[in-house]
Formats: sequence, structure tokens, C-alpha cells
Amino acid sequence: MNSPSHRPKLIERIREAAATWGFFQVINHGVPVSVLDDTVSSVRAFHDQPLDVKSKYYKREEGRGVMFASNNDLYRSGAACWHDSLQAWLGPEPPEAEEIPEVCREGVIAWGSHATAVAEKVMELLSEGLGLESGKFKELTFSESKVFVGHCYPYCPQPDLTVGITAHTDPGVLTVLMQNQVPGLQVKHGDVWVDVEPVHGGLIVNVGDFLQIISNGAYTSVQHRVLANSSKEPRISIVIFFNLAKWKGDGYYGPLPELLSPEKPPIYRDFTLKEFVENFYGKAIDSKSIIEKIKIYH
Ligand SMILES: O=C(O)CCC(=O)C(=O)O
Ligand SMILES: [Fe+2]
Repeated sequence: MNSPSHRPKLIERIREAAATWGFFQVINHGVPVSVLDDTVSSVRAFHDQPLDVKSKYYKREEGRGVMFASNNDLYRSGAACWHDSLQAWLGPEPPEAEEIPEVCREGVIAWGSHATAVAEKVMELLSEGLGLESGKFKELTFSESKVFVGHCYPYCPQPDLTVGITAHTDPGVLTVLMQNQVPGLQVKHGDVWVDVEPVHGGLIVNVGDFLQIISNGAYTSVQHRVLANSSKEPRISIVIFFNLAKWKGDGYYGPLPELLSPEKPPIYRDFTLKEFVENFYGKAIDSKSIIEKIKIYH
């Protein structure tokens, strides 16, 4: 990702992938594979512990600290999905190190900073792909608000009757994901669900709703889901969501003015953070994202 002579090509490839697929995989990202493997093992070790140890982290209030739960949307959704998750809100207000379970503390902290470095590089390329300065996304604080999520999809004896995570789009700016070798993630491309084969050492990056909106539709936030795990080995995936942080402007979010012109009018109306948050927390993860609500029909 670093060679200057490849940069224009890289910008174009990432722009194209983010526009058409909304998902892409990065390799040669500079994070040692041993860091990825160690983090996956330590999250697995957390989930392998007896329930009475993990239940110390049970809670339902989101937004800060550390939380262990099965489904964030348990009370908003018609059915629960076949996974457990350990979450840590790493920014803008990081938890005290002691709040993070000891068995995976080092992994959570290390992955948090490596994933941020990768996300910032990708954000530079995505920003340039829109014709903006490479530092624009960082200036807009897009890498500041971040949540670590260590998912575990245990063996499911009847995988045809449930799913690991229902189809949804991610709400924020960008998601960086790594996984062990157990498959399950699928991405929607047109009307087809496409399997994402795990690549050892590869990182998956996907566009969230907020990035689709601020790019005025140039980048696409696509639906994805995880099938219930039919293998005896648990599937581990570790995600960092980069969400909305503070905004430099007047409290309203919307398509970046730099991208708009009489030929390219906004296709989304502006909205407030309150509206965004209420929309997210008021629904099950598989129901309509804010994108549908704020679309302008020309
Ligand atoms: O486990 C995965 O591969 C995907 C998880 C996911 O989509 C999410 O946490 O939003
Ligand atoms: Fe997701």
C-alpha cells in the first residue's frame, strides 16, 4: 500500500471497489500477520472461557467501556442470531486498560492501533478517489470514534434454521475486519450473495452508510450477512467500526459540499447526529438504514 509509483493505480482500484462492491480486501497492509493471529487467538481465548467468567462483562448500555453480549439488537429484533460478541469502545474515549479482559487485553489494544493505521491509509486513498485532499477524512475526524468487536460464531447444529448475523449495512464511515479461516461472511452484489473466502493475513474493508452519504453516493454501503457456522471450529471475526465523531461544521451531516455542483446535486438531505443515532438504536440491525430516510428523489 506504500509505494508512491503505484499510488494513482491504487487510488483508482480502491475507488472502483468501494463504488461497485462496497467491500475490498487489503494485503501488504504493513500489519505483521503474527499480530493478526495473536489477536484472533486472544479473542478466541476470551470466548472459550466459562460463562461465569465472561458474564462479568454482560451489560446492555452501549457507547463506552467494554461489553459482552450475544445480540446488540436483542430487544429490537424479532429473533436472536447465533453469535456472541465482546465489544470495546476504543475512541474517542478509550477504556482504562484494566477494563479490558486480561486474556485479550494486549490483542484488543494492538489491533486497535494497527487497524486505525490501516483505516487511515485507506481513508487517504478514498479521499483522493473523490478528488479531495488525502488528509480530508482525517481532518473530519473519521478515524477517531471507533469500536472493537470480537465476534464468535460457535458451532451451530442446525445452521439452516438460523444465521450468524442477519443481512445489514454498517452505519459508520468504514469497517476493518479480520477473521480466522472458518468461512461464513457473504456480501450482496446485485441480487446475489457472494461468499467471502478467508485469506490468511488479509484485511477486509467495507464502506458504511455514513461514507455513502457524505460521498453523495460515490461509495456504496452494501448489505452483508454471516451464515450460521456449521463447522466444529468456532468462527472468529474481529471488526473495528469507524463511526461518526465530532464534525467541524454546524452539527448537520450530509454530502460534502466540495462534491456538489449544479450538475451533481445532493442525493441525500442533511441530518443531525441525534437523528442518525435514534435511527440506529431504534431498529433491528437488518431493517432500513438512514440512507432510505434521507434520500432525495429528484
Ligand atoms: O463477522 C463478520 O464477518 C461480519 C460482522 C459484521 O458484519 C458486523 O459486525 O457488522
Ligand atoms: Fe457488518
